[in-house]
Amino acid sequence: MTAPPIRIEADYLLETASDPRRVAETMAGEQSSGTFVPVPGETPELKARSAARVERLEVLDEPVDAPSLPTTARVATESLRRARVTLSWPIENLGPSLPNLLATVAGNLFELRPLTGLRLLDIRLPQAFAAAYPGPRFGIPGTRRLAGVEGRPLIGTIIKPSVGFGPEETAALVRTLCEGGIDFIKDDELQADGPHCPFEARARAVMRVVNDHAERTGKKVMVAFNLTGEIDEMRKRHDLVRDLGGTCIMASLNSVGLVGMIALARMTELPIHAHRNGWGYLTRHPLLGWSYVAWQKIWRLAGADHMHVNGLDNKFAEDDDSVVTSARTCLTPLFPDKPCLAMPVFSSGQTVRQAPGTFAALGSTDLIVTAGGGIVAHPGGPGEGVAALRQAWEAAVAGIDLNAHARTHPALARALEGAA
Ligand SMILES: O=C(O)[C@H](O)COP(=O)(O)O
Ligand SMILES: [Mg+2]
Repeated sequence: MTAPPIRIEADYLLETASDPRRVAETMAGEQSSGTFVPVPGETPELKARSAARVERLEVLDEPVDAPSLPTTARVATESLRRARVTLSWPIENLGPSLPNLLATVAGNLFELRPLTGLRLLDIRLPQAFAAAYPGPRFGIPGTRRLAGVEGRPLIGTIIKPSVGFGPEETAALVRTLCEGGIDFIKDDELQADGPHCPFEARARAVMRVVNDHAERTGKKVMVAFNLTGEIDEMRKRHDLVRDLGGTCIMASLNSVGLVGMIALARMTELPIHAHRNGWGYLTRHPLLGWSYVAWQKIWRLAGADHMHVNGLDNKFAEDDDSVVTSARTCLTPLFPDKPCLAMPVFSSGQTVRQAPGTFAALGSTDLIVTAGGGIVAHPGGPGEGVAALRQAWEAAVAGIDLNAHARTHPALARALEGAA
């Protein structure tokens, strides 16, 4: 990979009916030393020291029929154009600080009036950021070691129903899943510490089952307990999971926020399973918000070990190419001497059916598959659901056709017959 840049760099897709170069200059000005009017202190020396620069600008050919976003500016539709632009900032403006990076590369500029579209496509960070943050403490090798799984994906599921079970019912499902041979189980993001299923009681009940299974079989199933909450609550919950012998914690990134995630990552002794629920509001409009390529870099550097990337043929609105790009980007180094690789988590409407396509597209077994409905709704029950997903992935990795494999693997055959 190429050496990290000296300045902070960000690539955007912008849309405007004004001159794209002038708009890019406005973005650079607003996000550094300038404002809507010249101010006396913004001397040439100060600008040389602190101003953001337009490094590259490429106006795209594609016609734009209507403004993508509303604005109070008068928009001459026939002048609408899109452009790719790269801005850069001196790191001295903010230092290697992720929270302040957000204000710089993803702050007020999304609402600048001349823009009728703005999407952050990618960011590149100077080396000082690598030194300032832990990155994933466990990543792929640490996760594999704790889960005892090498050379194949981690076969996982989500407790379903997402909410409604109390601690003992949750533990009973975990027992069935352990007996079925599961590698990984996660709480749903909707289940954290409600009075119906308090975190502590759930963790104790589940870990009793997990530890008992580990003593009998030697296999400790990795359970990602959703400890999302305030920072002191997360610390307490983390310590409880660790003390109970648990091997993973989970946090909802958009709920705990960047500062919560950084605090968690600085103190964790367990891998962090990062759930991206809410991602849709940051990305779904193609001319607004973030591309995952840019967004996931921030969370990996902050310390996420597992990053959700959706899944092929998912229940959401994202297409497969975008999912595969997201998964690959988690497996692409951030810095030459600090790769910060996170394990991509395929989740959302996943069943046995997506295994061959997922493996073919990713070309790696370094992933976690979590199939909630895809395992728990198996006609033979969750235990058989685990067996079916395992068999599907065995077939996928070995290059055996799923239906051919199903002829000698009844759990897979039943999964292929039904919805799951
Ligand atoms: O938290 C998740 O990843 C989702 O709840 C996925 O659930 P599903 O596998 O049933 O779609
Ligand atoms: Mg969920």
